[in-house]
Amino acid sequence: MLIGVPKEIKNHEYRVGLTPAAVKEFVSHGHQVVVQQNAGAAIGFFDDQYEAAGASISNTAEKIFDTADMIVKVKEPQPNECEMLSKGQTLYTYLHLAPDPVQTELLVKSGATCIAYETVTDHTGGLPLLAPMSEVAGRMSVQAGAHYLEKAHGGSGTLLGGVPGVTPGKVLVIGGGVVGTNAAKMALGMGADVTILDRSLPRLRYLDDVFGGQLKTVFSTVDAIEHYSSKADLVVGAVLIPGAAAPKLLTREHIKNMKEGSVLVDVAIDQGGCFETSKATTHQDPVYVVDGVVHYCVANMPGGVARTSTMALNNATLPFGLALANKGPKDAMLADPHLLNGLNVHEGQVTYKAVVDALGQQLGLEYTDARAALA
Ligand SMILES: NC(=O)C1=CN([C@@H]2O[C@H](COP(=O)(O)OP(=O)(O)OC[C@H]3O[C@@H](n4cnc5c(N)ncnc54)[C@H](O)[C@@H]3O)[C@@H](O)[C@H]2O)C=CC1
Ligand SMILES: CC(=O)C(=O)O
Ligand SMILES: [Mg+2]
Repeated sequence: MLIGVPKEIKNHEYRVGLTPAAVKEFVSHGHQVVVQQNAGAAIGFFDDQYEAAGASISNTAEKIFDTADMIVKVKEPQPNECEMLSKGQTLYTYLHLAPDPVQTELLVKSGATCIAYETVTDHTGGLPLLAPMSEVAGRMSVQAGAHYLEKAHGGSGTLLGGVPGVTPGKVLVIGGGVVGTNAAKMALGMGADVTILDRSLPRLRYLDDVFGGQLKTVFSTVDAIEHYSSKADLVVGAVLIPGAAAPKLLTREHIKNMKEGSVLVDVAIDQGGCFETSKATTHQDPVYVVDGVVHYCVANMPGGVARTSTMALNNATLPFGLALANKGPKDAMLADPHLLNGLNVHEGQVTYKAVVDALGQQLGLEYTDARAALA
């Protein structure tokens, strides 16, 4: 199979779909790989390293989209990329379709087979291709929050760790999954006073076992969100209902009741965000203020530490990518229900239920079972 790796074009997105080491794996399995010129150069993966790994270099994205059987990317395709996809071609990348009618419509129209990293599952019920970027974004969320709490960056002038004689800042993490756990780890490491909310009791038990008395765990209710957000210096939004638009848990009213200069980091923004006032921002222009509260809503946070993120992402995507290339996409998905869960769109049919629940009415889409769509 010919695998194509275009350069990412989203704002300040320096990650790349395949590292040179990953290219070497595909080539050693008998595949050909074409990488766009300078696709990884910004993070130290240079064209000569790709060539040494066995790839050829193409100077335009168009040539890659024209010829490749499978496109491997990081971020959701931008409109001009969607327009270059065609029937018979496989797209393997993050998609986040539920909050994105424009992309959904374009992918349906393209006829391509579109596999979303974020909905591939594993035998524990986890999301193995989302997890590494959630680890990164969770850790970054506290770093970003601490930065914007500084007075010169618009915050209240609160140091999360406090100092001897002054109480630490209060961090509220909503959602105790991978993002939330990593955010809690960093915030506790800084010495902050951390509370985590989740509506899954098994998850709260796990967090209590791992962190002990250092971390306060609270069952997630409207009342708990109202109470803890009004006291918080930093709130991290980290909820997920896989594949679905994020629930708006923190309302405008809650935000009005927050302290002046407190900071919200909505990591769930790639699924539409879990705060009522969230709108996606970029690394170039990451924050805005509503009711005196700083909002950080960067939809591709791991792109900010693109070298670490690219290596972490490739560790997770490579085994499934090799299965797709070695068996062919259809047989690979039919052989592995977890990979099949990644299929969101196939030849104009939407095969992921939560996407149809979010957008079906608006776009006139119907749900088709993934196995039936491939048959
Ligand atoms: N902005 C960015 O750059 C990035 C965003 N993300 C996003 O972060 C979000 C979280 O991802 P993960 O931590 O990997 O998901 P996860 O599935 O590991 O955790 C989500 C948690 O939210 C909890 N939850 C669901 N509804 C809730 C409610 N009403 N109240 C409290 N908790 C609730 C679930 O029980 C679960 O523990 C996703 O939307 C993901 O796409 C991930 C990586 C990068
Ligand atoms: C998960 C995601 O959207 C990202 O890593 O950018
Ligand atoms: Mg206020």
